[in-house]
Amino acid sequence: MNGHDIVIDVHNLTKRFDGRAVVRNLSMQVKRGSIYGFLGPNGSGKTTTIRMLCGLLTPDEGTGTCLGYDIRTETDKIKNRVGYMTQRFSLYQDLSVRENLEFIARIYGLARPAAAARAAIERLGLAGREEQVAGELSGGWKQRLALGACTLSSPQLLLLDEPTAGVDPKARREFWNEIHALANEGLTVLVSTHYMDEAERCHEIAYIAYGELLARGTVEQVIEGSHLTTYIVTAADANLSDLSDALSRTQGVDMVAPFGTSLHVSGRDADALERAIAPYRARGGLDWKRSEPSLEDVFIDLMGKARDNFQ
Ligand SMILES: Nc1ncnc2c1ncn2[C@@H]1O[C@H](COP(=O)(O)OP(=O)(O)OP(=O)(O)O)[C@@H](O)[C@H]1O
Repeated sequence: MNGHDIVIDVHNLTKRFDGRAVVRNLSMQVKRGSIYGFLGPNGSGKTTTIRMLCGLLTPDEGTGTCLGYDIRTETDKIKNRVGYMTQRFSLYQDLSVRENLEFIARIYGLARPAAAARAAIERLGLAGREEQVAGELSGGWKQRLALGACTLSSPQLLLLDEPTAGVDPKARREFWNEIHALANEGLTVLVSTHYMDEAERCHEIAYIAYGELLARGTVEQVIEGSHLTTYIVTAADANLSDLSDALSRTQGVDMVAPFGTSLHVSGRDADALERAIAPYRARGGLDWKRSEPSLEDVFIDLMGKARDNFQ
């Protein structure tokens, strides 16, 4: 891989607000044409990082490039080549789909705004809705329109900040099919999300908590790197909530998380976990199955560790 294959390459970024570091020493590399998922709890610094990458915020410390341009000194060049979809729907609610797209195409200075808007309408399956007022669209269609708007200028990199928050599963799936189609055409996509199923559709992911990047890699690498051992326990008639409380207090059990009618019981030390659960297994009435930790188990564990370090 050479330098041209890395679209985002930043090192030790730190950003403070009012003296408080909300992003700390963050380094990341994103490959061209990949879909890179950015995960982490609310307020962990995802939006702040995205804004530093596209030149909207200047880091207090750290260096790096985005699309080969310096994130401190060449921000105009970056902004011209990046499509940024913010968390809030930022189009005009009282303009139609077509009017919104044509307006944005004009802002970008595209030579043929009407043709560009029409092409986006076709590409995103918005045909038939072009005269509908944006404010009346459902959440899923609004997001699709926003995606159309931020790809109008043919950017090389898309930064999508929680694009599917509050969107129903079917619309989310279609949105992701579109993201994959764009990546197949060579676009690089950095997308923040709280949804585990979306994380699994990314080529690589990074998990950030309390401003620090705690894990990164493919989903498989992140799960493997957690070194968690996990059991799934289901109970015929025992009270899962009592069992969860008891297990949480047992040394060797680092995490207990309810998943429907079962509990995921995880530990960082496999032998200690085995010893911890042995009395419960001997008791009967519970069905224990060893399993691979889910991505969610790994993130809950990482967040717990980060909180311990932070306090
Ligand atoms: N302009 C600002 N001035 C002061 N504090 C800010 C500013 N922007 C963000 N913050 C704070 O920085 C922290 C990180 O916020 P950020 O929006 O980057 O997190 P996030 O991971 O994107 O969260 P979410 O998932 O809720 O969108 C938060 O505590 C937020 O309140």
